[in-house]
Amino acid sequence: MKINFFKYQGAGNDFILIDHTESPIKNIDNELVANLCHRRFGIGADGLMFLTAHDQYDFEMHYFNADGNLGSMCGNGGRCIVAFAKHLGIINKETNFLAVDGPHYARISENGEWVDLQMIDVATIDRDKEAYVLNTGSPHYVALKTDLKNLDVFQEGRSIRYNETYKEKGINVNFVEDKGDHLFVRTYERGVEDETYACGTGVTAVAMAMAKHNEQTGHVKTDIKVLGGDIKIEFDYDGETFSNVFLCGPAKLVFEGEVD
Ligand SMILES: N[C@@H](CCC[C@H](N)C(=O)O)C(=O)O
Repeated sequence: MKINFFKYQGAGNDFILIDHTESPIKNIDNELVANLCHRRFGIGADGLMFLTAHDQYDFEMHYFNADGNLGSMCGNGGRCIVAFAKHLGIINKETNFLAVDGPHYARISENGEWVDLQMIDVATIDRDKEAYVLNTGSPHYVALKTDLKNLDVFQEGRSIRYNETYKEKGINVNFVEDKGDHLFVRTYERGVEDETYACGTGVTAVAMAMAKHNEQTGHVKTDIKVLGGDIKIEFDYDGETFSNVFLCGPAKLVFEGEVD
């Protein structure tokens, strides 16, 4: 069976995109997804998405993590599938599509390489000792650090993701350093089980946690640097709820191909 695929990346978070609108692949299972995402034996990616048709939305996004399991919301994946939908001619400058956490609005630049994606409102932030824990479509743990560039994100992230509190359901672990005019963020991702170059729901969670931490209310704009590039987050925060949340950043086609 031949599979046509497109490879996209959003700030270095990379994905395999498959158009499932016309000739859906049969017998999709976790093993097939994990094999396609494998960086030695497959195409290589942090996750894989199917774009399917929907009668009430422009399209529907189905996201799988690199380990082959169905994921929760992927923010950078959401931005990349919007760029993909434009590439396929399904949408033009704006879209309303459906993802696992509900409907999403997004707008896309003329050249199709920058996407502003609206994320879900968030009203609950918990604490785990000094860290913040919240769900921005996927579950996230946010810890403040100094000298983040020298942190062993794999070891420290993995030890939190697999501790007694989180090991059953898992969690994405974000470390943030406040650099004054921007935040520097590194993330250990559940489902990839490694550090990735960017995590969209992760940087959204970080910007929210830092607004709460710094008691910053009103319309909050945050510039974030990750290993794979720059991302911007905007939201309104009234001290309780984060609304009008936008995750903004690059979403680029890398190559397309066919695999057996
Ligand atoms: N890279 C993603 C997060 C994907 C979801 C996650 N790994 C999970 O299922 O926990 C993003 O950009 O948000």
